[in-house]
Amino acid sequence: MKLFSPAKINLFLAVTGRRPDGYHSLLSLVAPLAFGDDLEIVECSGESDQLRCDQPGIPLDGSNLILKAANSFRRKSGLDRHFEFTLTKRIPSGGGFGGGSSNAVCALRGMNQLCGNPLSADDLFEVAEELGSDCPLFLVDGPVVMRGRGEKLQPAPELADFLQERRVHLFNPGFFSSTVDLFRKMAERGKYTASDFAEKQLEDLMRSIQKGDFGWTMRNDLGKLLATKYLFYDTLFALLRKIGLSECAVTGSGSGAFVLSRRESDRKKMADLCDQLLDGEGFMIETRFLGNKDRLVTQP
Ligand SMILES: C[C@@](CO)(OP(=O)(O)O)[C@H](O)COP(=O)(O)OP(=O)(O)OC[C@H]1O[C@@H](n2ccc(N)nc2=O)[C@H](O)[C@@H]1O
Ligand SMILES: Nc1ncnc2c1ncn2[C@@H]1O[C@H](COP(=O)(O)OP(=O)(O)O)[C@@H](O)[C@H]1O
Repeated sequence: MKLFSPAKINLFLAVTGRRPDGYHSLLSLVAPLAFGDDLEIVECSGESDQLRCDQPGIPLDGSNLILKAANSFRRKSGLDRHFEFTLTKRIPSGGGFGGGSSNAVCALRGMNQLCGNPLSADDLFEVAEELGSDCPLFLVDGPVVMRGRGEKLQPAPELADFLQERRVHLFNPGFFSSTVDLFRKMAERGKYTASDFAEKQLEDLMRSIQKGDFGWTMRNDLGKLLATKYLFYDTLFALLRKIGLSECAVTGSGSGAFVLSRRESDRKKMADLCDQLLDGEGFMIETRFLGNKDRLVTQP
């Protein structure tokens, strides 16, 4: 079975506090993209799972979220089945594009389908929640508001058609940003966005998206923190605004950033900026939001 494993971007991300379990409570609007990895899954007769990946640097041991998903699948379903996974990696690792989480959910859904769906939608959700804060959102396949540490989901299908009108440009600055380190820094600083204020801002953003205009309300608290370490972001966003592109932000805990635009002609301007600022270290990817008609299973 061949599956598409989409990347995501956080169009809004407020960190509203620290929970007793050490995780942070978030309010985020997340949307999957038509850009992503491919994952091929074949059931095998051996006693262990196999994982291959075309990209060096991606772990192939038990720390890979695909292999963690396979263990969780066996535990939850009670089935003793094993699989061969072939991952074609395009999503930059540590970019805030949710690559590992997306791969894990993709693997989970694929194994479930190959075995005749022993896990219900609720089971899949429970397993995804255990695998990582960013995993459950990949079970939605469209824009979604995320609360809690990422497990409280409110699908936002009313935004899908409006988002489809936007071109999405992803900036990969070419360095790894650690989610754990950034949240640790956040906790040390101890300053959070008031939850009521964040809810109101997100409401405004969602209303603006449905009016076709939303740049001014974009927010990412983790991105702001990252920008205190890497001056590159403030320069990038200031230059983008200067050429009329204000719908831009860091995604998740970085290092990736994105710009939304309407015109084909914007692409060249962004590519020039990317070359100028990243000096050949990173690259830009042009894509769009995942639409309702996009197929996640590319080949049964
Ligand atoms: C920041 C976000 C925003 O979408 O995206 P990425 O930048 O990773 O793509 C996510 O919350 C990342 O989710 P994910 O990468 O699955 O995080 P997890 O594996 O669950 O947690 C990694 C570590 O990050 C911290 N963490 C994560 C999520 C959260 N709500 N609060 C936290 O404090 C914890 O220290 C945890 O040990
Ligand atoms: N299938 C996977 N693909 C990419 N990274 C993975 C995978 N499984 C585990 N990882 C680990 O996850 C971390 C990066 O996570 P990733 O999902 O790519 O970025 P982010 O959390 O920034 O969205 C790295 O430490 C990497 O070693």
